[in-house]
Amino acid sequence: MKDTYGRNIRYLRVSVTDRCNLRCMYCMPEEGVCKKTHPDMLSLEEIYQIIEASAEMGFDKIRITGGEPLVRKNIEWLVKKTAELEGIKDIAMTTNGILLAEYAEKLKDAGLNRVNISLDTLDVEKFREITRGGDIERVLEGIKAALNHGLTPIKINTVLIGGFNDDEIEDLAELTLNHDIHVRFIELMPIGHAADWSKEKFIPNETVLERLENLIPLENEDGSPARTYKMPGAKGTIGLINPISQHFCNTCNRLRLTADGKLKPCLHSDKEIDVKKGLGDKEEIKKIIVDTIEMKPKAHHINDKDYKPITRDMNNIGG
Ligand SMILES: Nc1nc2c(ncn2[C@@H]2O[C@H](COP(=O)(O)OP(=O)(O)OP(=O)(O)O)[C@@H](O)[C@H]2O)c(=O)[nH]1
Ligand SMILES: C[S@@+](CC[C@H](N)C(=O)[O-])C[C@H]1O[C@@H](n2cnc3c(N)ncnc32)[C@H](O)[C@@H]1O
Ligand code: SF4
Ligand code: SF4
Repeated sequence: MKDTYGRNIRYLRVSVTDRCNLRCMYCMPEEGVCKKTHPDMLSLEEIYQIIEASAEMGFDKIRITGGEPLVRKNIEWLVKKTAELEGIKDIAMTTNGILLAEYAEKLKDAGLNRVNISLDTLDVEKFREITRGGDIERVLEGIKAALNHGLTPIKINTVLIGGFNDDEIEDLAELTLNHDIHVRFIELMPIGHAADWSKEKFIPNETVLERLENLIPLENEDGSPARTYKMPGAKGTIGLINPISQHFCNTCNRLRLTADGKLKPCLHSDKEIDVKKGLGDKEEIKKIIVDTIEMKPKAHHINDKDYKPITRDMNNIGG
């Protein structure tokens, strides 16, 4: 369905939990999330009802995200049911990779096409620092398992953090030389409790272009926010996701569903509609989806002088 600005909205990002087994400094508070009472969070069956309604409205790309989607019990059931829906062309997951070695085969069998895996550094200690305790070895095992089980193309998501990982741009980019993986540098967005920290550490992705010489521009993938390049002779690609310096709102094609049942027209807006009231009535869910699409703003306002970052943390929305 087209929105007010003529954009075709066909991509639903589904956050299946706000919990996580890591605590990335830019994403969620150290103490984690307060345990929501069960009725606040959607069951997998309820999430499926919303995905099914969206598929009937022409949504053809579904992303399962979180928090960490692999901490949600029985997540492969949702993947399987979604993959069986007519019209769904792409079903992907964004994960921190910690549990991926364990889940890759099950997810592939359930019908997941591919995974995007977050990895901000290649250094064991720096990884522990930014994730507040994570073990990078498990992520590397997860990436290998995803490759072995064909959850491809594999995209590595690296949030660029000034003074933390900008010294690793070349090393991360070189992963694409010998492996068919896609490394994407993402500009740090000011959001939730870490908004001020993120503003301080922000560096534009222009830095990547300055540091990696001879990058060859490629055609961008349909429906993805990344601008795509290749190092000469590389097997994989480099992507730049520039939500701040060169936002891609004019091609925005997505809605977000939060784990507590809110549909969001835009990542950077506090506006949301409670979809729980439509559960059990597919036509009502479709009406709520239409209302959310009609609320989509033309663009975010992060660069406005008086912009106030939204209050939800990223783990609450799914990225
Ligand atoms: N501002 C903004 N950032 C987004 C949007 N969609 C994704 N991102 C950010 O882009 C980064 C990568 O997101 P992913 O979850 O891997 O999803 P994706 O980039 O749509 O995935 P592909 O379909 O594989 O290109 C994360 O930091 C997201 O927060 C969006 O609509 N607006
Ligand atoms: C919120 S996480 C959820 C999925 C999973 N736990 C993971 O980390 O991949 C989704 C994506 O959002 C990115 N992200 C989180 N906070 C961000 C921020 N402040 N700015 C830019 N990207 C962010 C993460 O790096 C990750 O790639
Ligand atoms: S970015 Fe992903 S892995 Fe890191 S804290 Fe947020 S939800 Fe967890
Ligand atoms: S900031 Fe909002 S309008 Fe812009 S691309 Fe992201 S979700 Fe779409």
